[in-house]
This record gives sequence, C-alpha cells and structure tokens, in this order.
Amino acid sequence: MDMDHAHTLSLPNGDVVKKPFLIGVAGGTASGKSTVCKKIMTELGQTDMDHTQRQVVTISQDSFYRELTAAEKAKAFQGLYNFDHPDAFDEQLMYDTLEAILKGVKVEIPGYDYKTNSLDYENKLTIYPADVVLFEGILVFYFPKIRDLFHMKLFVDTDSDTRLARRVPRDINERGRDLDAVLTQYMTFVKPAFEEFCSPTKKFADVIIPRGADNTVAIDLIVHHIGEILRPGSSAINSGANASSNTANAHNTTNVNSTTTSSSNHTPSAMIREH
Ligand SMILES: Nc1ncnc2c1ncn2[C@@H]1O[C@H](COP(=O)(O)OP(=O)(O)O)[C@@H](O)[C@H]1O
Ligand SMILES: Nc1ccn([C@@H]2O[C@H](COP(=O)(O)O)[C@@H](O)[C@H]2O)c(=O)n1
Repeated sequence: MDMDHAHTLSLPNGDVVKKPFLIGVAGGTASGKSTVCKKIMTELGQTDMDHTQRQVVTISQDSFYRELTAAEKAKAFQGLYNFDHPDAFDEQLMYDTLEAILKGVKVEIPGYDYKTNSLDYENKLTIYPADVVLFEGILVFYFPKIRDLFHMKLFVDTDSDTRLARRVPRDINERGRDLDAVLTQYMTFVKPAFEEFCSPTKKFADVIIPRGADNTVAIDLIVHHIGEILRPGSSAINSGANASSNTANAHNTTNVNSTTTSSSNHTPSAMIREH
C-alpha cells in the first residue's frame, strides 16, 4: 500500500481510499469527552448529515468493553465490577479496529448498553472511511500500541468534584443505576482507577483542555487546527502532533490563554505541547 499522500491511501489494485486523521480524546469519567467531540463535529459542520457522508466520526472506547460472564454481571448490577481497570477492555480488538480504520477499511462496531452492562449488537455503528476519526474514552492513552496510532491526542481536564456531580445524575437518569450502586462503584473503583490509570496518561496529550466543553477557545483552536490539516494539499498532517512521533515531553508545553498571556496563576484555555 502506498502512503505517500497526506489524506489518501493508494491500494495495490489502484483504488484510492481516505486515510483518516486519528484523534484520541481521553479524560476522566464525565469530564466532557463526548460533549467536546460533539462540539468539534458540530463546528466542523458534521452533525446534520447522513452517516455515510460524514468526514468526521466519533467512536467510544466503551464499544470495546469485554463481554461479562453471568457472575460479573451480577456484580456489576451492585456497583461491584471494575469497569475502570484496563483489563475491562479488549485491547487487541481496539487495536485491530483502529488499524483497519487507518487503512481506510469500513468497520462495524457495537454500541454499548449501560443498563445491561453489555455490548449492543442491535445498534451497531458503521464507520465509513472518513477524514477525521475521534476515539474517546477514559483509557485511550493507556495502551502504548494504541496510543502510538493517534495523530493528535487531547485530554479533557475537568476537576473531580465536577465530574462526580455530573456522573451521579447521569448514571441514575441515563444508565439505569441507583444512588447506592453509583456511589459504591465510584468510591471503590472509579476514583482509585482514575488516579492509577487515567490521570497519569495526561502527560501524553498534545493538547489539554481545562473545563472541557465550556472551553470554547480551546475547542475553536482545535477545530481550526483540524481544518488546516484537512485542507487539500496541506502538509500539516506531517508536522506537530503525529502518530509516528509520540514522544511527548511532559515539560514541553505552551500555554494558550483566552484572556491574558502574562498571569502565571490564570487557568490556561489550552495547553499545547510542542514536539
Ligand atoms: N460543560 C458542561 N457543563 C455542564 N454539563 C456538562 C458539560 N459537559 C458535559 N456535561 C454533562 O455531563 C455529563 C457527562 O458529559 P460527557 O460529555 O458525556 O462526559 P464523558 O464523555 O467524559 O463521560 C453529561 O450529562 C453531559 O451533558
Ligand atoms: N457497564 C458499564 C461500563 C462503563 N461504566 C463506567 O463508564 C465510565 C466510562 O464512560 P464515561 O462516559 O464516563 O467516560 C467508566 O468510569 C465506568 O465506570 C459503567 O459504569 N458501567
């Protein structure tokens, strides 16, 4: 396969397929990852169109949870199953799927049903070859082989009190949970696993987005950058954030501030890493 052009792949049979720009979006539970992805898609004019026509698509890491045994399901209903540990995910399937997407292959992935704690094959999502694929989830930067596939890595950084305050009503209203199970699961697994597995992956991000979807300046910057990358003839795909140069240095960051560039204690709008 010929990979000489920034946006397409030439197959041995002469066909040319789209070579997507793959963006990882990590962050703690209820940090606003899905909402940020939705905003990016909306700003890129992608929401009001048929799936098959979309240039930008979003996939959730939750579609790669392992199937639970009956005993694990019984635990999950009581908030006693650890969905926040890396072992809860099918790493190989995640990797193979992203590899296929990067080769311009159409793939199908299941939805996820939080009420039954199982993959939802009735509501499969077909991922047609796209220009940009956003892959969002709590541990998308955890697995090194998967991390290395991303052309750009975003980390949605929302404080833990806000995340818990959002998670409780969401899990009760949208995920069919009761308060006891939500709090048990949060204190037993979600919070410790965030500290151990998710938070340490922030250092791999190219762009950190404080306050998530509220941070319109950061989202506008990202949308602008993606727009530049997608511009026909652009060389931007091979510069800056790049899947082949994932050696982000945690100390090498530039703060981009919405209102001031001088105040050292002002929360930055976004932190963009330099490679
Ligand atoms: N900036 C925000 N302000 C208020 N509520 C928000 C904001 N961002 C997300 N939410 C809400 O918080 C919950 C979790 O957001 P979501 O984007 O699904 O987070 P994640 O994908 O990280 O789990 C949802 O109910 C969503 O509507
Ligand atoms: N059956 C499941 C599967 C996952 N979770 C929780 O979802 C969180 C990840 O999704 P976000 O949208 O919040 O990023 C994760 O913290 C799991 O605890 C669940 O409760 N049940």
